[in-house]
Amino acid sequence: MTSSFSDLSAFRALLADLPGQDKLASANAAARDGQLTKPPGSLGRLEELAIWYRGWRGGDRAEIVAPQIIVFAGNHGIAARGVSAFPVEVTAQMVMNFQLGGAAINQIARCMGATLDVVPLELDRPTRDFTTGPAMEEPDLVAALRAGWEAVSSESDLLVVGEMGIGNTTSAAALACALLGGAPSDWTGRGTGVDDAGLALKANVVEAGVARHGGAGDGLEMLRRLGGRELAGMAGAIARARSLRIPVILDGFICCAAALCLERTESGALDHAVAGHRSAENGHARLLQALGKTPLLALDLRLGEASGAAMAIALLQGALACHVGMATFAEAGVSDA
Ligand SMILES: O=C(O)c1ccc[n+]([C@@H]2O[C@H](COP(=O)([O-])O)[C@@H](O)[C@H]2O)c1
Ligand SMILES: Cc1cc2nc[nH]c2cc1C
Repeated sequence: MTSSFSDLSAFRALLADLPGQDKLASANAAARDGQLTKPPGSLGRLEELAIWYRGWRGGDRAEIVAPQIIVFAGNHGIAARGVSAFPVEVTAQMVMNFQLGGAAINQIARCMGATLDVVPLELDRPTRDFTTGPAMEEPDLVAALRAGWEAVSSESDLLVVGEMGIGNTTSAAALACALLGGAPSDWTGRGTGVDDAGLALKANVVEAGVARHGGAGDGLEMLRRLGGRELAGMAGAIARARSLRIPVILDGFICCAAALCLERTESGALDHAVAGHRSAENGHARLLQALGKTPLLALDLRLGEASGAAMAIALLQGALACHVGMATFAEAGVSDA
């Protein structure tokens, strides 16, 4: 269950054999929730979150004391087409900034008491421009999935994944369009801030990519053809978390596009994941709807680097603190309804 994989068929086999919820833990959590000193349902989604978390962790594990954030970085051949407001060098420069503690995610991680790992994936070797061929060959995809799989600590009790990669909103839009249908413009947004001409160019690039690769295979095959290393890293980490029964908070548009590739390969592969936030990027709300996930936060963030998901760590911690720490009606001598 926890061993790694050396080819794509072995990864597919792992996806087909992911563990489900601990039904007893979930039932015990629901029973406890019903006895706590509050009108039934009055903690709203916090109640669902606590029950969901306990179901995935299993046993009586009900605390978040070791949250792990992983930011994967990759470069995209498609960036040379002028689809981003920033130059490709920024990916490596931001990796350095993460390592020196100067990015937004460093500050949020510290506030949340989370560890932060930064995983640059062959930044000097961008993926291929997907309008001219598949973004990755199979060994590249497998290596990036493995990097994600191996980055997850078995000691973690919550995983947040995010990314950094100039050009990756174009890749994410192409994946969403290829896997979910609709018009390229439904999925194309301004990313780091392209103008109207840039937005039109992006939609054309997405259209060309989908025309070339759409319908050629399942979610993993689309990830290979239209994705990128940091998207594959996130997908590998999300799958590994499931194998370790570690619940996951998904970040913005790119993270959710990577997650979609898993879901479209193996239905239910994201049942251990919640959506941390709804990004301002065009297409994210639609993508969340397709995944059946209601975001915990909607703060108009469009930064990526796991920032929105990391902000949502506090919500899960709060939900579990109530679930564990509150007195029952019987303990507190409060009259039940
Ligand atoms: O998370 C999001 O929804 C999100 C939305 C817009 C931009 N980003 C970040 O911006 C970068 C991609 O934007 P772009 O314009 O280069 O495609 C990449 O590093 C992402 O982390 C992230
Ligand atoms: C500066 C900058 C920081 C980022 N963090 C995540 N994506 C980013 C994109 C840019 C351009």
